[in-house]
Formats: sequence, structure tokens, C-alpha cells
Amino acid sequence: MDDVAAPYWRLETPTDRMGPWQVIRGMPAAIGPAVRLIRQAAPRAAWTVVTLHLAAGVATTYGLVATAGVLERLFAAGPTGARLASAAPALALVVLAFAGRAGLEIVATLAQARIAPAVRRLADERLVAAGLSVELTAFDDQRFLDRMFRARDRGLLYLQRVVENLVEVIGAVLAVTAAAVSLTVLHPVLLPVLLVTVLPDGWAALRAARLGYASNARLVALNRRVAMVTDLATERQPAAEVRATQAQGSVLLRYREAADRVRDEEVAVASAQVRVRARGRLLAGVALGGVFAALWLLLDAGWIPLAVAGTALIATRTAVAALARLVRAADQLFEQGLYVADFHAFLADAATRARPATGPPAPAAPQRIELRDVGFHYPGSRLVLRGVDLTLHAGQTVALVGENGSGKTTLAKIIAGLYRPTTGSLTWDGTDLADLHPDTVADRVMMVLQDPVRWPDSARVNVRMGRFDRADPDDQALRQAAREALADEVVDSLPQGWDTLLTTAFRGGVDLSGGQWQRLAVARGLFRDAPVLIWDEPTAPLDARSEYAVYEALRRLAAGRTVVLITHRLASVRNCDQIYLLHEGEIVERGSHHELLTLGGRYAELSHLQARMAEDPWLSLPHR
Ligand SMILES: Nc1ncnc2c1ncn2[C@@H]1O[C@H](COP(=O)(O)OP(=O)(O)OP(=O)(O)O)[C@@H](O)[C@H]1O
Repeated sequence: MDDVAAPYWRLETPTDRMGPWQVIRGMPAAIGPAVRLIRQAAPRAAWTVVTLHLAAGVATTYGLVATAGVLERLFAAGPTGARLASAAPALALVVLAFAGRAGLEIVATLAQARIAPAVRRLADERLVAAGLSVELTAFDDQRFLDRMFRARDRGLLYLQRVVENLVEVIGAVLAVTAAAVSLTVLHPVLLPVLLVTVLPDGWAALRAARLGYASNARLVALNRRVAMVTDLATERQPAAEVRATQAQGSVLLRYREAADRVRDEEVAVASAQVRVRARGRLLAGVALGGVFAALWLLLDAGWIPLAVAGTALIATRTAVAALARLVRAADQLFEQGLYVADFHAFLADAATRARPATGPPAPAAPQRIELRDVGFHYPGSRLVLRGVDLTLHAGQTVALVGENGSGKTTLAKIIAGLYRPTTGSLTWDGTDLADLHPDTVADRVMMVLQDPVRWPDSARVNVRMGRFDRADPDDQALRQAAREALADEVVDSLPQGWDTLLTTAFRGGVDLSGGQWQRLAVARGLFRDAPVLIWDEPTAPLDARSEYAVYEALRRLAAGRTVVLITHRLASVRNCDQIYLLHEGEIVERGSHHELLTLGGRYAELSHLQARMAEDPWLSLPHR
């Protein structure tokens, strides 16, 4: 399946590949935000966990040092009974200390269980809020989409694990510290010897994590591709067309092509990680042997008594077990920290893409919307609009017409303030739109889009979404909007009327036809009731009666408002005050219907073609 020439997802290379030292330096940055999140999401639980682990560490130190006292008494000269009796009180304290430690750790685990879900909840909300806050153009930018996918796919998951591992690392660090303090108390030379055992494992963990992260960065676009193709196979919306066009084989091939590459890359990276970790393990084993050899030498040289050597063995075992815990948790923390850094990079990126909520409010009902020499391109695309000059007056209805891809929808979104012009200016009553408070600009616009959102909610919510905070206690405005869009007929046919759930994804829900959905979308637009109306092909899926009703409503609404109408049905724009014909991103003709017909240009040609089609649609087909 090589019919998509050099798709970007196949060529993706990590742009943010880091060296090991950069990664180590990046760790505080990766963990810092997670720590802040913990403090915000579950401060009490976090302090409880740290305090309990600290107390457990103190109990461990005490237990280990007291063990030396027990052994000293046991190894002393004298009858066994007397030695046991003298060691008994110290032994009881040792048992108490270790039992206390176990108890403290259990309570810490209980408190720990409250942290991760709280952090996950908070981070989830930040992701949703970031997605909602960015300007529309971010969704046309592949880099942003990749970042968002990475943040959603791995970032959130790993954030939860980072929290778990962070707590584990704290516990392990305190346990290691306890053992290290005990060893130092017993004999200072034992400490550096012990530290040697952790270095090889630490090195291996670092390398393995870096391999994994680099591979994931390479795969991010490919993983998005797999997810998209999987959606084609598992989502309801494309299911009918996939079957009608017998595209199952093609979808499967596309899935395999992308998924095979993901698998091969993952297998390769997993093998490389295993090799690195095995080398680390081997070296750690050798180092542990060194610790035992050192103890032997110290004992042999008479530098430490037998009781201390015995305790050192116990302390070393405790330390090595805690170190293993620490290395494992730190290893994972490190790897997961990189993904969490992605999560925060996404939030930071999103923050730069949000339009600042500042500036004076937009005019309550703009009288004059002006575009001067406006040019626009999507991120990474060629110019799709060029040199657009356009003036809209309140009380006028303006039509944008032109062939597919000529730039009508893009221009409408610019007028609505959803996209900013790349060049040129857009003003509302003389003030640049970029200077006005974006929320107030949005507040003045009602846009019915070509492909409206089908809210997975009740019929009522689907209409009320037009302006959710509009007070409408008796549903009067709701019912009127529905009447004008003939959406009331749709609602009357639903089993629970306005309260019917409009998605079959949940029990008890129903689905609507394309035209029925569109009637609801038009009702939503009417319910919004704003001074600037932008209708992008609002009637394309509607039957003749609904189309008539919609235009009637539009005519009635137009008085005093600014109306922009996009349509391919030129018969509908006859009465518009101004018609602009776009061709390859430029306005090439402008005037009233009659002026444009007289001009005899593209508009006249399209208009005649449609008139002929209306008389006899088969005329235009070749080989008739
Ligand atoms: N998100 C996008 N990213 C990049 N290019 C885009 C994007 N959306 C549209 N385009 C391009 O911009 C041009 C204008 O598209 P636009 O949707 O504005 O055309 P239109 O006149 O509304 O078309 P239609 O009549 O088919 O709805 C097209 O060439 C299209 O390929």
C-alpha cells in the first residue's frame, strides 16, 4: 500500500533526542511538575506518606544498630543460657523496631493509594482544559497534534505511574539511608563499598530508559496512524461506507503496514533494553561479591569484631534489597518522567497557543466588519486566501460562492475570528479583531458549520449548546428555535421528546438521519441568537420543506444583523445584497445576482449550469 507518497508518519524522526546527561539534567524538570501536582492534588496524603516512610527509616536504623548489640551479647563468653538471657531485652527491641517498620509501611501504602487517582484526575482536567483553550489553528498543526497525542496516550498514564514510583523512590531512599547510616555507624569503610553495588544497575537503567524514550518519539506519528486506521475499523461512523465500498481489505492492509512497523521497532528496542539491563545485572553481582570480600578482609585483619561483621551482613542485605527497590523505581521513574515531561511540554505549548483573554469587549452588534488585503495559510500549507478585500454591513446579507476548495469556509472562519489572517487586517467597527477580547468576539457570532457537532447528549442539550448559559426557564426560546428549524417535528418523533439521548453508544439512545441532525444544528444556531450570523452550507442535507423554513428564518433574522451565507445553490443567493465569488483563494467577482449575471463570468457560468441541471440533470452527463 504505497499509494500515499512519502507520508510524514513514515518519515518521522525524533526531533528531541537527548544525550544521557541532558536526560539526567532534565530529570528535576520532569519530576518537579509531578511533585507540584501531588502537592496540589493530595497534599495531606503526600505528607502522611513521607512522614510514615521517615519513621520507618528511623525504625530500620534503630533495629539494625540494635542487632549488633544482640549479636555482641550472643557471641560473648559464658554459658549459653546466660548469653541468651542478656541478649533477650535487646532482641525484643529489635523485633519491635522491625515490626514497627512493617506497620508504618502498611499505613503508608494505604495513604499512597489516595495520591495517584487524585493526581490523575487533576492532570486529566488540565489536558481537557488545554485542548479547549488553544486557538483553532493548533488543530491544523501536525506538531501540536503529535504532542497532544503523546500527552494523552502516554503522558497521563505515566503521570500516574510516576506518582506511584515517586512515592516508592522516597520509601526506598529512606530505607537505603537507614541501612547506610547503620553501616557507617558499624564501620565507615562499609558505606562506599556498598555504593559500588548500585552504580552498574543505575547506569543500565539510564541507558534502557533513553532507548525506550527515543523509540517512542520515533513512533509517535506511526502510533497515531495505527489509532486512526483502527478507528476506521471500530467506529460506527465509517462502518457503513467501509462495507459499501468493500474497503475492509484495504483498511486491514493499511493497519498491517503501520502496525508491523510499530511491532518491529518495539521488538528491536525491547531486545536492546534487555541486553543493557543484563550487563548492568552482571556487574552488580560482581560488585556484591566485592562487598562480601571486603567484609572478609576487615574481619581477617581484626578491624571489626564478629558481631559487627554479622550485623553488617544483615544491613548489607537490607541495603541491597532497598537498593534494588530504589533502582527499579528510579529506573521506571526516569523513563516515565520523560513522558511526563512530554505531558508538561504539551501543556506549555498549549498555553502559548491560547489567545490571551484580554482587550476591550467587542461591539455588542458590530456595524461594519472589514477585511483588507487578507491572506491566510494553514500551518505548513500554501496560501489558501490571497488579497481578500471585503466589507460587511449590519443589516446586509452577503454570500460567498465558488468551487470546492476555493476558500469559502476558511474565509468564513476568519470573519468569525476563529482563524487570524496571516497577512492583512480584519476590523470590527474599526478595531482590529486581534485587540478585542476573544470571548466577547465569539459571543457575537453564531456559526452553523458544514459538519456540525453531534453532541452525544439529549435533544435539549443539542439545541441549548448554542448558548448554554442562556436563561430560558420555560423552554420558550428553545421551542421557538426548534419550530423555525422544523426541529420540533424531529423532537416530537423521539421516544422521550427533548430528553431523548441522541447517541446509540449508550443504552436507551437513538440516532437521527443526517437531515434531522442538521435541523437540530440550525435550531442550535437560532437559539444562540447573535448579531453576526455565519451559515456554511446550512441546508445541504435538508429536504425542500426544511430548506424553505431555514431561509425564511434567516430572512427574518437578517434585519439589523450581519449575515454571511455560504452555499453552492446559487438560487438561494439571488436576493443577497452582495455576492462574492472566490476562485483559488481570491475574490474574482463581486456584485448582486443581476450584476454578476450581466458580467458573464464564472458566476454566470455556474448559474446557467445549475439552471440547466434543474431542468434536466442528465444533460450534463457525457455519452447520453
Ligand atoms: N485544516 C486545513 N489544513 C490545510 N489546508 C486546508 C485545511 N482546511 C482547508 N484547507 C485547504 O484550504 C483550501 C480552502 O478550503 P476551504 O474549506 O476554505 O474551501 P471551500 O471553498 O469552503 O470548499 P468547499 O466548497 O468544498 O466546502 C483548500 O485547498 C483546502 O485544501
